[in-house]
Amino acid sequence: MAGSIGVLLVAQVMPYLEQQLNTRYQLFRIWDYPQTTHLFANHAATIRAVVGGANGGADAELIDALPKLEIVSTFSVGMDKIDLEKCKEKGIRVCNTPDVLTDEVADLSIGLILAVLRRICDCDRFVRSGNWKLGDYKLTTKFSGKTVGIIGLGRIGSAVAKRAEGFNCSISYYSRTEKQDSKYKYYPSVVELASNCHILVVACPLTDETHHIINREVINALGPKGVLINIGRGKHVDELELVSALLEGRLGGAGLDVFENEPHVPEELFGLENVVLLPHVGSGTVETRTAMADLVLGNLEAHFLGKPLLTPWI
Ligand SMILES: O=CC(=O)O
Repeated sequence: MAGSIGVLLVAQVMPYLEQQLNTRYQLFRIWDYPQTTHLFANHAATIRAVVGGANGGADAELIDALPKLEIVSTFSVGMDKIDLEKCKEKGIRVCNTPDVLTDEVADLSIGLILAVLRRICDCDRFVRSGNWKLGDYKLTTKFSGKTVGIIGLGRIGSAVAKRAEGFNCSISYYSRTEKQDSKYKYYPSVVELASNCHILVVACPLTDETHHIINREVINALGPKGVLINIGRGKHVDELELVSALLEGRLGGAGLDVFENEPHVPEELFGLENVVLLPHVGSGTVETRTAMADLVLGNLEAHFLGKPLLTPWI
């Protein structure tokens, strides 16, 4: 019976997940249908699930084109590519992959902070280019003891805070509402948070409210000694403003795992030693991506067996 259930894959996922989906279901890959009208005309009646990821989900148009859609299971913690309102309206279940990637993304956030402050990537280039033979590398900036501001004190934000505490950092945060059970200092605005920290980490979900939450005012408040770390989504940051601030020296540095128009990265940043650029790999280890894949599969299996979802959002 499972083999007759149609699943539409709308984002590139790890081969293990694609193979498992292919074994268990009748799998359609959206990229095999340059004309989606053909896909919908021939298979809309079969497709009961959509599997997405950080770079592809289910917008209103796709949802409307799939009248038999029951569940969207995304291979990501972020659900910004899914029209959640529409899913609610239509009674479509939605699930993501929380918890299993929290440590990984928080670890990488600390890696980015150290890489920017201690210029790890630039030091590596210095050695490889042979420049060391001409003299020592210049002095960099200490991380331990700095003030870390976190936007969004959810699972990932809290895991970053815990790790930064291990570096004797003082932690402050911004979120829509103050967390009554948090020991960290709360600022009711992002500008206030940015004015009062050395390192600002974006760790909130991308929503209409958090789109461009890092704007010119926030960047200027962070200032020429401040560092921005983005492990959320590219659209959290007004990228044009970020690039000009970095080029003009109004911001001290940036560690970026995500960009507004991936895989395109502003080339003006390529020559800057105070910027570390990663290709959206926050959760990108074998261990974590496998655990995420198992959650996607587990949620689909539970749904089609009529059991409770493992990580239900809706
Ligand atoms: O970006 C990755 C995710 O949302 O899991």
